[in-house]
Amino acid sequence: MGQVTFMEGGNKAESHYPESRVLIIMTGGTICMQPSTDGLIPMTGFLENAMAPRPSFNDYSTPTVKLQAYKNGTKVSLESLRTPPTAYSRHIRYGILEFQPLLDSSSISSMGWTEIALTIKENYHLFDGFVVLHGTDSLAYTASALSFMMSDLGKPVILTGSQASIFALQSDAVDNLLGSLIITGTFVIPEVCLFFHHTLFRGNRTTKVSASSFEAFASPNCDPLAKVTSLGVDVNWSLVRRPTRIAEFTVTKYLDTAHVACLRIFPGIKPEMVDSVLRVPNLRGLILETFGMGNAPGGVDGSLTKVIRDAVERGTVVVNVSQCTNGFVSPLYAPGTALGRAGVVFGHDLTTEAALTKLSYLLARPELDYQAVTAQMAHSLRGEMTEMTTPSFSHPAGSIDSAVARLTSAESAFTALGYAISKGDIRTVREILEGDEFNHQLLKKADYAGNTAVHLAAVGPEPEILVDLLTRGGSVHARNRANNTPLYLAEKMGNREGVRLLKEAGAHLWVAERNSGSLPASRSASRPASRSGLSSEVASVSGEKEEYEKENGNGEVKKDENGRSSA
Ligand SMILES: NC(=O)C[C@H](N)C(=O)O
Repeated sequence: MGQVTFMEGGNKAESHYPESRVLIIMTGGTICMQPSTDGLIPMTGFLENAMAPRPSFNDYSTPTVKLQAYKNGTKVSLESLRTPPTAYSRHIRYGILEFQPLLDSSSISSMGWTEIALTIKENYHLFDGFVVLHGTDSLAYTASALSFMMSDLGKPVILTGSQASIFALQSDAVDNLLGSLIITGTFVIPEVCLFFHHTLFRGNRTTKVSASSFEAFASPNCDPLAKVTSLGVDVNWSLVRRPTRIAEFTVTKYLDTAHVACLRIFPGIKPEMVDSVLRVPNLRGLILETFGMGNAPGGVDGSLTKVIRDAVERGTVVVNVSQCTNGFVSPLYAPGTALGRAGVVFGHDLTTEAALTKLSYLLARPELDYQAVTAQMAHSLRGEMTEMTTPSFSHPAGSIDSAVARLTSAESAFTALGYAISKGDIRTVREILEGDEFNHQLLKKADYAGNTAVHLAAVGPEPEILVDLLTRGGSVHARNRANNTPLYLAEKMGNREGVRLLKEAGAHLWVAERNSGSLPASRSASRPASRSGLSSEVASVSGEKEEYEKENGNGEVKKDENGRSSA
């Protein structure tokens, strides 16, 4: 592994690096636009016209590889290309599904969001992650909407677009798209994100701040999840959300944007004007953009407060968000307190985009009554608002009396963790994993063969350890250097309980892995890794060396029908 040959002339490349597979979903936007007599309009054929001719998106490898995908329940075969090897020793192989018609994003609606979410759902098991190409005008709304529509997401979904067309001489399109592809194909960041101008944001924290600058988006109340620098991608793992329960990925199909409204308060606004908005037939929710920390004119018991109180009594959900880009609303001043007493929900540091789409999402769920909707509006569902709790961080070395837990570096703690996992020593595993920041690092860490703690637990003797790791946010989708997931290893080991748990948490095999025929019949779940002859790489943490049997016996790279390499 690791041999790359670039042929002279740049039109052929051979590489033994593994490939990640990413599905690009093209919805439209400036990125794919070309001039017409009616102004800029989106054009089809993005893969052939915009990506194939560019060496950063195409290593000109042969033979051509088709990727299987689904669109509206129908199987489709997609042309694919792959990037040259990235700094992370991988190729990103990708295909594109183009929506019909392609949109200027100012025309996106709940229907478009549903189409994107369902496309991701039906292709979820076929790709490592998804890049959604979209216009910038409503990108922050779409990113917010998708974050609520997708529950228990285990793979990256990165939205991007550009301020100038990819066909323009000077454009941000190549950087935005390439950065999104590489991050999606390299890191298991299980969130709906927005990537723009070298920065990865949590999607539901973003807002468009410039109509023309390449630095078009900001996330004023949440630090970026990652930054691209000349040294590579710097992921802020302590911010990345992680699963806290064992559940499969699901999608909510519909958002009720038809019965919500958004109103910006201004000095001198008439209560009658607010009242007439609140009396729009069948209106169920209003996002009120107030001054500063959540204040509106009218003071205590003013008539504006009264029309709002009346609406709340009629069952309308009124949510208070700030007009300020940065900061949060709180009932600190008398006008804010009056709104609170009138039954207004304080949206803390929600952006308007997140508040509107979150309310539309909650109102579309028939099982939620008024109380449940208002209660959920005040809490974070997908990291969209800062919870008002004081984070408690304790380093394990400070609180635990065991020798292994007194290890100070993440490196040695990971080794100790791997040892405890291979021995089935759940008590030590838990001791090592106590403490917020620290356990997060450990769950993202991998040994020299790329095995994470979840890989090790998947072939370890104690299923409870796997449960523990999964509920603390370990990913079932991480791949080791041989491109294998924990489920693949568990199947190969015949670890039935591990297979069951991983599948319950949303894990799946590629078609080629299922058909490879190399998965042996199930064996006892308690059989330790080191006895299986599975891989010295898996066994290595426990310090027991075994012969490493390559999956195909001869160590050659083989390609499945989707062109995925396996070593
Ligand atoms: N830069 C852009 O993509 C703007 C375009 N009007 C859109 O949102 O589709």
